[in-house]
Amino acid sequence: MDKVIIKSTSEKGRGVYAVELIPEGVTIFEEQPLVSCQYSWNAAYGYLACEYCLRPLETAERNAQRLANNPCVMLPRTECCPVESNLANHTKCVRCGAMYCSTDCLQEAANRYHTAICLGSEIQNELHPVNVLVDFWKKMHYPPETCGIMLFVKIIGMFRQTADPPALQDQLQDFVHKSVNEDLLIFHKMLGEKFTHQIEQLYELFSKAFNFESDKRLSWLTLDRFKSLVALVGTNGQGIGTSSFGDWVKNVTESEMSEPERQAVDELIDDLYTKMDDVVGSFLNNEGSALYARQSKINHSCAPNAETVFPESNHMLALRATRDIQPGEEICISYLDECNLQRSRHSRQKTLKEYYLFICQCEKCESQINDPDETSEEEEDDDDDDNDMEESD
Ligand SMILES: C[S@@+](CC[C@H](N)C(=O)[O-])C[C@H]1O[C@@H](n2cnc3c(N)ncnc32)[C@H](O)[C@@H]1O
Repeated sequence: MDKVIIKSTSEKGRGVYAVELIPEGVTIFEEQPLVSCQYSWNAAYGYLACEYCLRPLETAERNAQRLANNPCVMLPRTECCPVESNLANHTKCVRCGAMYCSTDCLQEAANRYHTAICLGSEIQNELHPVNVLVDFWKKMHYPPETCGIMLFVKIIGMFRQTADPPALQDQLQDFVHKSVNEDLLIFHKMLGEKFTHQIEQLYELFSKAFNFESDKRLSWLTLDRFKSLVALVGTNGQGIGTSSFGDWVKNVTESEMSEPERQAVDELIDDLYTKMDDVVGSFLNNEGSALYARQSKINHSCAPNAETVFPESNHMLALRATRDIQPGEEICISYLDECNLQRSRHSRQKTLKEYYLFICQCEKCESQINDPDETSEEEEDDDDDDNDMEESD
C-alpha cells in the first residue's frame, strides 16, 4: 500500500502527505522518470553514461584517471566498483553507436523514443539538423547546465512513437505549469538573460529537425506550446549526478579491512579528490536531468523531513525520510542546498523567489515571520564576491 497521498492546499497547490507513520531512514517511494538525459556538455567532455538510465559506463579506475588527468592511477579493491562486474553487459545501438549499460536499457530506449530519433551514421555529421540544434543549445548554455536539450529531443521521439499521444500530453500537463510572464523569468534563469530571445531560434531549429509542420503527431507543438514545454522542464526538471568513482569510494569505505590498508585507501582517496579538484573542480559526475511525475508534486520546506536520493546510481529516484514523519504530515524536501538552507528567513525567501519563483510558506518561514529582514552574512559575502567579479569583468 502507498505510504502517501496527494492533496491540494490554497497556499502551495498539490503536495504529498503521509498516510501512516514513516520512520526515519525509510524509503517512502521509488520512481522511474518519464524521461531523462545526460547534459550535452557533460557528454562532450567525455563523461560516459548509459544513454537510457545514466548509469556510469566507465570503471572507477578509468573515471579517476580521466578526472585526475593521470593515466597511471590504479585503484585497489576493484570489486568495489559496480561497473567492473557489468562490463560484459554493455551494449550499443547498432545504427548510431549510442551506449547502454544493458540490453534492457537499449530495448527500453528503442521502444519509447530512440527508434524515432536515432541519427544512424548521420550522428557524425555536424550539419545534420539535430546536431546543429544540440550545438546551438550548447552555445546558449555553457556549464554548469541546468537542463538537458536531449530531454526535449527524447520527448519528441516519445510523441512520434507512442500508441496514445493524448495520454502522453496528459502526463506532461500533470506537471505544474506557470503563467506566460513566469515562463519568461524561467527562461532567464535557465539560459541567462542575453539568450532569452533565442528561444524562438531554438524552436525554429527543432521545427526544422523534426518537421513539426508535416508530422501530424507534432503539429500541436506551436511556438507557444514549445515555450510552455521548456518552462515546464525548467520548473520540474530534477538534476541527477552519477559517478563510478563515487560508488567505489562509498563501497570501499563500507568494506572491512585492516588498519594499515584503511589508512592507505583513505590517503589515496584524499589525494585523488585533491587532484580532481585541480583538474575538473566540482564537475565530478555524469550529470543530467529528468522529469518525475510523483516527485515533482513534493513541495519545498526550509525544515524538510525527506530527501531525494539515487540508490542505484542511475535515474531511479528514491524519496527517503530524514526523520520520523507522522500520519497526515506533509512530506517536503528542500529545493535549497545545505548552505542556503542555514541562512536567515529573508535570505532563503529571496533565493526561492529568484530561482523558483514562489514565496515560501513553509512552517519554518511562517514561524519566523516576525524576524527582521536581515541578509545572512554568508549571502553578503557571496554578493560581495559577485560584485568583485562583475567589476573585474
Ligand atoms: C515542483 S512543484 C511542487 C508541486 C506543486 N505544488 C503542484 O501543485 O504541482 C513546485 C511549486 O510548488 C509550489 N511550492 C512548493 N513549495 C512551496 C512552499 N514552501 N511555499 C509555497 N509554494 C510552494 C510553488 O508554486 C512551486 O513553484
